[in-house]
Amino acid sequence: MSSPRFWPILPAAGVGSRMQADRPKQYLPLQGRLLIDHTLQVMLSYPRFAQLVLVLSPADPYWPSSDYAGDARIIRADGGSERCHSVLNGLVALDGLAAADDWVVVHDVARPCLRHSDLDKLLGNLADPGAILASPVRDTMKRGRVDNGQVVIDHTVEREQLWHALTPQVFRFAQLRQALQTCLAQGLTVTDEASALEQLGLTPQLVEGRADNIKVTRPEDLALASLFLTQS
Ligand SMILES: Nc1ccn([C@@H]2O[C@H](COP(=O)(O)OP(=O)(O)OP(=O)(O)O)[C@@H](O)[C@H]2O)c(=O)n1
Ligand SMILES: C[C@](O)(CO)[C@H](O)COP(=O)(O)O
Repeated sequence: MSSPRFWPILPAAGVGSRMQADRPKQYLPLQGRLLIDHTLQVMLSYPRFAQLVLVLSPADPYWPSSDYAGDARIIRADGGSERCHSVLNGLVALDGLAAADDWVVVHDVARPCLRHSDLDKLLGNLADPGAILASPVRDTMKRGRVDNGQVVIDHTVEREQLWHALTPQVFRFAQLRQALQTCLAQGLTVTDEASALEQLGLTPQLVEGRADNIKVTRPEDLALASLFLTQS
């Protein structure tokens, strides 16, 4: 009985609206390379990953400028309207390649600062139903609400066991596909893969990862990512 394989899926079909740039953020320059190429380098240089699925917008005109445009290890899939649709399309692209109990490793291409040490932590002690990298909240957290057109504090959220969900998020190929399809059929456009498993009443493991595994989302995040990439 061969051990389950790992299949990375990289959602990279977003438009990056919050970045307010002239192109999708995954194609912005970062430390002399495209942001997307930093993430591809991290994933393709990890010894346990032989191939990966890259989910790109069908209308993406920038991909040919990537250093990895011709890389045979990359399986292409088309993005969808929301991140969850893109991830599902990435799963469908693995039909005939991935076994039901293989692990899919979903990682945002917008997170270029992922370290192999965190991949080792996440994949080293995997157990069903799967696991996600996460970072404990450091600040006091407030729930806001709008009152007379102003955002005010509704209440303070208990910080104990409050985590930032990061990526990669790792689940069995067949179970994640089924869970996502069920959510979408119910009109639930989940914002991460773990949410789809939670809808089934399952409790994926939280594996503490580095807080510098940031998702480049807003303009100020690019300088942060650049700093983090220079650190050993
Ligand atoms: N329809 C979508 C939307 C997002 N993503 C990807 O999912 C990751 C996380 O999404 P996010 O940070 O929200 O990226 P965008 O959707 O591009 O950003 P915004 O919400 O600011 O437009 C990114 O790598 C993005 O490319 C995707 O593959 N398909
Ligand atoms: C998957 C994720 O990065 C976990 O925090 C996050 O949910 C992505 O959300 P986005 O709105 O698509 O950036």
